[in-house]
Amino acid sequence: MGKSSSKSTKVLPLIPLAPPLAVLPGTTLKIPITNRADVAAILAKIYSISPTAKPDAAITVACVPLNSNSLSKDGRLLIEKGKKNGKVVFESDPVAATKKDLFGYGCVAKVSGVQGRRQGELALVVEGLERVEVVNVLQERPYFEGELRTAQEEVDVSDPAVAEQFQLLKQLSRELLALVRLSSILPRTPTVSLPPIVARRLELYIQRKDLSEAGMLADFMANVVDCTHEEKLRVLAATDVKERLDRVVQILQRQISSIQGSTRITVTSTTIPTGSFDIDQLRRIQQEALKRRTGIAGNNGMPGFPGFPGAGGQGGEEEANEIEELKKRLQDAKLSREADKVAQRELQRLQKMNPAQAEYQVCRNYLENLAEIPWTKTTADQLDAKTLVKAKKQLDDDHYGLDKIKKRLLEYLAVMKLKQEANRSIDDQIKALVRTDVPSDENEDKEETTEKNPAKEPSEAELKLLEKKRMVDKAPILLLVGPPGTGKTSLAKSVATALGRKFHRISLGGVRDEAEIRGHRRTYVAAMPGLIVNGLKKVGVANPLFLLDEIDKLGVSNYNGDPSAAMLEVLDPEQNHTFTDHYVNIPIDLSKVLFIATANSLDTIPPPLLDRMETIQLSGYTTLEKRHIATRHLLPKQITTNGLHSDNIEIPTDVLDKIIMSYTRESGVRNLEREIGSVCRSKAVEYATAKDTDTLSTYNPVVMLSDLDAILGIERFTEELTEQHSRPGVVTGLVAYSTGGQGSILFIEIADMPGSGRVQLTGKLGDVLKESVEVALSWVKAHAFELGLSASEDEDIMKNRSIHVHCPSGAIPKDGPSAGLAHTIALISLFSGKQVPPTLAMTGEVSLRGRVLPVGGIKEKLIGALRAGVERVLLPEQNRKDVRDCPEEVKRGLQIEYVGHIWEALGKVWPERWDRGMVVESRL
Ligand SMILES: Nc1ncnc2c1ncn2[C@@H]1O[C@H](COP(=O)(O)OP(=O)(O)OP(=O)(O)O)[C@@H](O)[C@H]1O
Repeated sequence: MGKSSSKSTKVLPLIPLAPPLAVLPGTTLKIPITNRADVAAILAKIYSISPTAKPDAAITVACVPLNSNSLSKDGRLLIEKGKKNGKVVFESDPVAATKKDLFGYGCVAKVSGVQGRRQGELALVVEGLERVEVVNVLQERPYFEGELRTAQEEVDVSDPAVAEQFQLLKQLSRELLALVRLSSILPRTPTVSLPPIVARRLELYIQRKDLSEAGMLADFMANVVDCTHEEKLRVLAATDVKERLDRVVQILQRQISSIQGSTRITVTSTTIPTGSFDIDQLRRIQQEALKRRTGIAGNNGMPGFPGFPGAGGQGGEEEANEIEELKKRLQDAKLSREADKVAQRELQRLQKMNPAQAEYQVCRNYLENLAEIPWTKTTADQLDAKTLVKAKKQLDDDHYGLDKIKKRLLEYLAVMKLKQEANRSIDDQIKALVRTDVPSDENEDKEETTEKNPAKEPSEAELKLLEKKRMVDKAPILLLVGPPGTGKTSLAKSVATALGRKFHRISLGGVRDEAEIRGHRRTYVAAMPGLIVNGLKKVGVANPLFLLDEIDKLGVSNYNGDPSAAMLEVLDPEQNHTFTDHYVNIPIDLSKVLFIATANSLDTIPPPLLDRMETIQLSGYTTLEKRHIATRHLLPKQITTNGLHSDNIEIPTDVLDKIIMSYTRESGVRNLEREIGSVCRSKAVEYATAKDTDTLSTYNPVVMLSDLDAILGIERFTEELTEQHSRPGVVTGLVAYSTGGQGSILFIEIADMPGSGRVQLTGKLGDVLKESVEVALSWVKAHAFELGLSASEDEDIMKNRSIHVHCPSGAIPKDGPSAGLAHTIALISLFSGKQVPPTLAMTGEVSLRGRVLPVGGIKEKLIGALRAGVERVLLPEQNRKDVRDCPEEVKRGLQIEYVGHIWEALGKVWPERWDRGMVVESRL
C-alpha cells in the first residue's frame, strides 16, 4: 500500500487557479496574470525582500486550484468577460476567491518565468514540484498565504496490488499513445499530428518508469491526458499512490474507449478539454526538452517539464545514450580513415542538432549507414593447400558436366591463391620496412604512426611496394554467359562456398536508374545507398562474392543517368578501390569483393562494360546431358523437396527422355526441374493415399510413359523432324534462336513461278536474312551457265520467272546471315531440279564471291540437328574449332563436313555432278 508520511509544515504564498487550471507535480503550466493583482503583489513582495532576485531564481509558490463547485454554486466568482455571438461570456476570477473557495490540496511550484509580450498575453510559467495539503490559510489579501504540509510519497514496492495497478497504468498509457499515433494516419480524421520524435520520447519515458516512480507516472499521465477539472482535483488530492493509480487508470480507460469508439481525436489546448492528448502540452514538453538538452533552457521564460525525458533529466541522458551508442558502433565498425573523419564531423553536427529537425534523422541515418558498412571487416579466404581439391569437389558435386567452365573457375581460384600468397609476403615486407622506420618506443600500428608523425613521409621504396601490392590485388571479373537455367547462378554460389566467402546476389535486370546502383545524394528526401553498398551492409564483410545477375538487362542511358556507366566504375579493378556511392560520398574499397556477373547474351552489354570482364560461355545442354543432370541432381533434389524417399519413385530413362523432348524446349534445365517436380508431387499423392488406405502393396513407384499424359498433360512440343521425302528447292538449314539459346533445324523452301524476276520473301525474315537471299540469288545468277542452269552465258535465269522464298514456323522471327549457304543450295536445287537429301543440313554465310563464312551457335545448332534426325551437316571450314567443344554424343551422332566455298559445298551435296577434283579446285 502507498502511504504518506507527514512532514513539518511550511508557509508559502498561494496562487489560486481558476478552472480548468491545476498544477500537478512534474508538470508545467502557464497562469494568465492579466488582472491578477494577487500575483503582482506576490512578486512585488518577493522582490522587495530580495531585490537581487531574478525571474529564473528558485522562487516557490503554492498553486491551489479553486473548488469546482465554488463557481457553479452561486456564480460569485464569475465576471463578465464580454459578448460572443450575442451571448454573455463569463470568466472566473480567482482574485475574488475567499478562503473557503480554495481546494484542500495544491502543488508547490517553481516560478520559471513570465511569458508573453503584450498586456493581455502575459502568463506566469510555473513547474509543479511537490503535492501539498493546505493545512491553514493564514491570509487572504493582498494575496493568499497558507501553511502547507508536504505529502511525502513512498511507494510500497512489495505490494502486488500496487505493482499490478502500475503495470496496468503503463499498458494503458502505451495503448493510448499507440491509438493517437494510429489515428493520426487514418484518412479524414482531424488528428493530432504527434511528431514521431515526441511519440518516441513518450514511449521511452513510459517504458522506463519503474515501480518506485509510479506516482510520478500517474501525475504525468493525468496532466497529459485531458480530463475534467474534478478528475484532476481528485488526482491532486490522492496522496496515497495506490489511490492515485486507480484514479488515473480510470481516466485512461475512459479515454481509450472514447477514442476507440469514435476514432476522432481532436486537437486540444490546455484550456479547452475535449477528450484527448494535450498536444500543446506535448509540444511544449518537447521544446523544453530540446532547449535543456542544448543547454539554453531555464533563463528565457520557457516552461519546463521536470518529469519529462529530455528536460534535464533522463531524456537528456537518453539522447546522449543514443549518440554514445552510435559512437560506439562507429568505433566498432573500424571505419577507413576518410570515413572516420566524416563520421566525427557528422557526430559533432548531430550533437548540436535539434532532434525535431528533419535533418537530425537524416544525419543519424547517415551515421548508422556508415556504421553498418563493413569498411575493413573481412572473412578469411579458405585458400590453403586443400582449396583447389575442395573447390573441384564442390563444383563437381553441384554440377554435372561443364568441364571447361569448372576448369576455368579452378584456374581462377588458383591464381587468386597465388596472388594472395604474394600479397601476404609483400605485406610482411612493408611491415618490416615500417617497423625499421618507427622509433622503438612507439608501438602503434602503421596507420596511427603516419597520422601522428605527418612529417615522416613513407619512403619511395615503401610507395613502390604499396603500388605493387595494389597491382596484385586486382582480380579479373568473370562473366558467365549462357541461356537461362544452365547453372550460372549455382556455379557462382559453389565458388563462394568453396572459398568460404559470403554470397550476395545483386539483380541488375531492369535497373534503369543510375541512383539504384550508386545511391541518391543525401540532399534527396529518403535518400538511400545504392545496391552495391546495400549488398555490403547485408553481408557485413568487405570481401564477399557478389553475383551481378542479368548484367545484360541493365538499363541503357536515359534521363536518370546511365546505370551501365555506374557499373563501369564498380567493375574496373583500376577504379573500384575508390568506388563512390552518392549517398555515402566517401570512397569505398571494392577491390576485395569478388565479382561474378551473369548474362544471357552479350549483344546488349555495352562494349566498355564487356571489355572489363572475362567471358566464360555456357551453352545449352544436350538431351543426354539433361538426362544425366536430371538423374544425378534434379530428381534427388525434387524427391526430398516433395517429402518422398528415393525408393518411392523411379523415373526410367525413356520417361525422362520423353519429359525432356516433349514437355520442355529449353537450353537449360529449369523447366525440366519443374516438370520433374510435378511428377514427384503426383507420385507423392499416390503414395500417401496408398499409405493411408493400407494399399501400399499395390503402389508402383515406377513412372510409366503412359502416366505422363495424366500427370503433365498433353505433349507440349513436337520436335521439328527432318522430312521423309525431298523435293527440289527445299533445303534443311540450322538455326540457334537467340531467345533461350535453343538450336533447331529450319526448312528453306523456294518455289518458282512464271513472272518477271520478282523475289518474294515470307516467314518473318529479318533484314540480314533477306539480304542473304539476295546475295545467294546474285551468285547463282552470276554462275548460272557454269552451274548448267542456263544455255548460254548471256541468259538471265530469272527473266521469265519469279521466286518465293519461305521459311516455315512463320510466327518465329528469324534473322542473321547463317542461312546463306542453304539459300544458295536451295536456289541451285530449284533451278536444276535436283533434290537435296533431307537428312543433310547446312549452315554458313556466303559472300558474293561464293566463300562460305563462319557463323555462331554451332553447338546449339548441332544439338538441334541431332535431335531432329539429321545425319550429315555441312559447316563452314572456319567453324571447325567450334565443333571441338561439342559433346561427344553430337560428334559421334553426326557426320560433320567442312566447306570453304560454294563449289566445295556443291561437291558434297551432289558429288556425282560436281566432282571435287575436276570442277571445284579449278574455280576456288
Ligand atoms: N550442370 C548442372 N548440374 C546440375 N544442376 C544444374 C546444372 N545446370 C543447372 N542446374 C540447376 O538448374 C537450376 C537453374 O540454374 P541457375 O539458377 O544457376 O540458372 P542460371 O543460369 O543462373 O539462369 P538465369 O540465367 O535464368 O539466371 C538450378 O537448380 C541448378 O542447380
